Amino acid sequence: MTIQWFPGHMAKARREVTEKLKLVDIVMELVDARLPLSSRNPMMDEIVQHKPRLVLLNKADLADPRITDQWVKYFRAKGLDALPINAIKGEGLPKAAAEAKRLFAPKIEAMAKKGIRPRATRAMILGIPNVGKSSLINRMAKKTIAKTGDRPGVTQAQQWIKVGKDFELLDTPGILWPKFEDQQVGLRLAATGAIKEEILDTEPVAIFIVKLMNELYKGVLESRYNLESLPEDPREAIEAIGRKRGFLRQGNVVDLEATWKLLIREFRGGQFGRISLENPNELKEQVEEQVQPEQKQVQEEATPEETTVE
Ligand SMILES: Nc1nc2c(ncn2[C@@H]2O[C@H](COP(=O)(O)OP(=O)(O)OP(=O)(O)O)[C@@H](O)[C@H]2O)c(=O)[nH]1
Repeated sequence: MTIQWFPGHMAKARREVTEKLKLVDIVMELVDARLPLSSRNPMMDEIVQHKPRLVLLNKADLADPRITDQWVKYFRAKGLDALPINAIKGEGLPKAAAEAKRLFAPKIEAMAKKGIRPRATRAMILGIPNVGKSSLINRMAKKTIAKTGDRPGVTQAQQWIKVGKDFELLDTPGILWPKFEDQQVGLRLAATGAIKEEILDTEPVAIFIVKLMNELYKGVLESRYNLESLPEDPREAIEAIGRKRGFLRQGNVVDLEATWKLLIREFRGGQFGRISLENPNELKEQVEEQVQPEQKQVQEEATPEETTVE
């Protein structure tokens, strides 16, 4: 699957994020709890640099809770504060705001010592497409006081959302590209919804889902589709599921396209249960690779013929 951002788009996204970063004290990095590595931007460390950062594992309601706990430990061991959240229901958000304030507290104290009046901690959300940035901002906005007015002194008018006491969130998120250089990463992102359906090649994604379920969550597809057993071969399994669901065309032929779409929709919607696609214990090597400098080159060398993900 060759899905990639245009290098020009990546540069623009990076520029926009860099501008926003100047306005905030801390970054709330949103990742998908089901695939916390593949849903991170590979250049995150380089882009954010020395700002305090809190990793929020969103959509935790869709991920395997046992594995999410391991991810939290994994990030903390790396020196990054991390918390699981559910941006739709608001679970974990008060804790996230409190944690963000805690991360910036030493700076506020230092300001107070210099005689500068303490002010609210300002944060921004940063993440790849579809990871839940808008949901998180909306949820935080709903819970609290209305937006404050434009802040004078910044070139571009920015709106801030007051969240509780002494905490403000920039009302527009920073969007960065995911990493695509690996086929498996692309499939994981596609399966979980980071890539728009319209530009998806649905067959390989559906096959990927069936293989994943057979490897990690045996028996789930069988019970979901009321089948005693499923063929080992993923294509045959898909055909059996389509037949069982009555997705048939003229001549009793299974409508494969409808079945692929069904599998993708149900997987994304959590109908197969809480599934994690990445486990920190199995992916140690990839984690190390993520911060290698050659990553930058791979991203910037993306060819313009490739499809763009907005
Ligand atoms: N189950 C579940 N779904 C979520 C959660 N957060 C967001 N979603 C869903 O994920 C999808 C994407 O959410 P958005 O908030 O639009 O994501 P975004 O990062 O702003 O997306 P872009 O605008 O494409 O950058 C929506 O269908 C949300 O309803 C969550 O915590 N749990």
